[in-house]
Amino acid sequence: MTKILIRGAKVLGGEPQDVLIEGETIAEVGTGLSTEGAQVIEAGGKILLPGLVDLHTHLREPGREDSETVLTGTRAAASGGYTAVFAMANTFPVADTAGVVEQVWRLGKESGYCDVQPIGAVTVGLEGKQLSELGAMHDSAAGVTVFSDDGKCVDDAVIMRRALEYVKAFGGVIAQHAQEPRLTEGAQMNEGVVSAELGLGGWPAVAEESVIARDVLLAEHVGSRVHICHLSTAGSVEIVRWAKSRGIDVTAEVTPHHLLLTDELVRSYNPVYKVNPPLRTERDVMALREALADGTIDIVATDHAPHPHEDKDCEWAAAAMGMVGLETALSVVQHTMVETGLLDWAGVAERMSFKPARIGSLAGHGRPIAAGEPANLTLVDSAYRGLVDPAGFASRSRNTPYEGRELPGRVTHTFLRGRATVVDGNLA
Ligand SMILES: NC(=O)N[C@@H](CC(=O)O)C(=O)O
Repeated sequence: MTKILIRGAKVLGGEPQDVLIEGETIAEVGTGLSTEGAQVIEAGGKILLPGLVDLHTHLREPGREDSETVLTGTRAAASGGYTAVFAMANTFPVADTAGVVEQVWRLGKESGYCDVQPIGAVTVGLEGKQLSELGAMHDSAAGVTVFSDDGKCVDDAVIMRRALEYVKAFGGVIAQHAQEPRLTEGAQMNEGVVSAELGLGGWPAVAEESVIARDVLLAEHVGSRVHICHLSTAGSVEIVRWAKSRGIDVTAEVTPHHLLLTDELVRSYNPVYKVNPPLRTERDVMALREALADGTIDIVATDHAPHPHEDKDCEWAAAAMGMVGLETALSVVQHTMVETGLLDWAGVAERMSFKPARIGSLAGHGRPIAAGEPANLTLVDSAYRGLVDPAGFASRSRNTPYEGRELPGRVTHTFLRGRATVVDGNLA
């Protein structure tokens, strides 16, 4: 059996410890562990985290393999320190049947770089008219528990209510992309001072907030569980805080880009900053950081949304929405949350591994770094400083908003069930 000794890493940012991996499992955690027969990784000063889990990734396969495939997306995920990703359903065909989710699940198994858990569409074709076969997707080999029409909002309150009721039977969750469609017709960016000055169609905060308010009330009414995708406004934070204080079973995510970037960047008219939901204001960014720190927002999810350059390299109004994020997420979180003193590394582990695995009912991931647990691990050199260079990305797409920006931290090793998928910062 292969033995690997990770020596002297700060486990969850705490005291230096040795972690011995035997085969697929963590065999021992302690100090001064024997190196006999083990390959030794000197990890002094580095941070050891549980393998990251992304609840919101667009892998694009089937149908848009020009922007990403399950293989390239999972390679990007491993590079970013992830050992599991949830693949969004807005593919072509849409992942709204057992057949499609099983296809994605099988491709994930073959990729070997990280585990892929398909998300099923809530409605047929993401059209919001008719529930898809939620039960059949759950009962399939893919074992779907998270359902989302992400990219589109489940706008019809009756459909949303039925979906929430339906998934209760097997402990599933509906992940809502909160965007009131009528209020965002023709919207190009956040509605505010900048949109007024640029003359671009505004996307009001209330379009997100009104849907979240409705859905937490629906979840309460039917006694079910709702997850809110990519919170982007201070008002959304207030509604989720209120819902949680009432005991409503709601969880929420924030993306790295909404923790850092604002709508001021749109003044450049560079479509790399065009994203759904849109970049908001400094006030929103600060409210999102605070909410992630105090637990109102449960997790960080990347919303990794790869697009080929022809869909981004055009005028603002014609450009696709979305940013890649898997390979920069941890660095942005270090920059915005750890280096600001808002979170320690244990807090990062909670929000980027433990909790997303729990929300998605994903076994074998988001587990403590302890003997007997699966060896899904990420080793981070937090002292590293470097400029983001998309040319080095494993993703098939390059639409990052951070090109040329200095960000801290680098994943040096990722282990998926004891197998190194990243070694010394390079894919194995
Ligand atoms: N987040 C994005 O800006 N884009 C997403 C879907 C979406 O939410 O619009 C995509 O699939 O490209």
